[in-house]
Amino acid sequence: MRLDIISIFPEYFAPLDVSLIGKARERGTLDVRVHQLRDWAHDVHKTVDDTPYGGGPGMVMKPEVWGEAIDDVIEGGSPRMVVPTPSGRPFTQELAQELAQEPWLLFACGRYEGIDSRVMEEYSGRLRVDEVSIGDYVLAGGEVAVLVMVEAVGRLLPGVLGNAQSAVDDSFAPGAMRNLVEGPVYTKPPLWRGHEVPAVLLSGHHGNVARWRRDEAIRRTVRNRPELAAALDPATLDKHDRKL
Ligand SMILES: N#Cc1c(-c2ccc3ccn(Cc4ccncc4)c3c2)n[nH]c1N
Repeated sequence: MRLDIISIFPEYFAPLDVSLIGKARERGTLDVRVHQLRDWAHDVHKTVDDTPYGGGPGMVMKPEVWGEAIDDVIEGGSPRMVVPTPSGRPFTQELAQELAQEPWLLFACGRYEGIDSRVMEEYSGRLRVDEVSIGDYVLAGGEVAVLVMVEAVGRLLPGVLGNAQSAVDDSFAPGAMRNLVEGPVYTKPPLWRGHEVPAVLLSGHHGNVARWRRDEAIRRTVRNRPELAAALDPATLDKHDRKL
């Protein structure tokens, strides 16, 4: 998978040189290219923003600069374009799975009050353009959101996770974990400061362990994410004696 990221703060993406994503880049599974938007601003100050039409606070990113940058980066190709914005569709595990199937993603990182909407309008005619939000809170720009999405998507690519089963057991994963969050996890020692590991996990009985884990996942979902639990099959809740 090729990932292009356009930003006025390319240094935000240094974390993509380390850990799982860094190793995937070394192996060639991921080809990440970060671009400085100001390289396409031609005035002496490398200006990328201007005052908003209609008035109001803050500044808006100029369409001309974005248009030149995107045209140069895509070179007539057709990546799927992802634009982080507080007003976007929710970024979910399902969307991460969908994006992980794409051969080429282009992330446009806005700053200030956002990117002139005509940029998304222009490229929607040529590319699949998704305006996406990572949550109901406001950031200062799109860079952190892109880091979140790149990690969520990158870990789903073949060979990136040491154990492919991890992605299957993830919270929110399609299939058995749909609308569920994961239960608690434990490791050695069996006793720590008077806290014991649940005996079932030491029993070696795989069926009982699987049942316990699912029960704990449902218990935690009901407690922490009742809106997800509401989407669970009522039979699932009954079988695990869980009430909303
Ligand atoms: N994804 C995502 C986001 C963002 C986000 C993303 C891109 C930009 C570009 C600029 N801003 C600042 C801004 C813009 C408009 N209104 C208020 C602030 C951004 C915020 N905030 N919260 C999220 N969940």
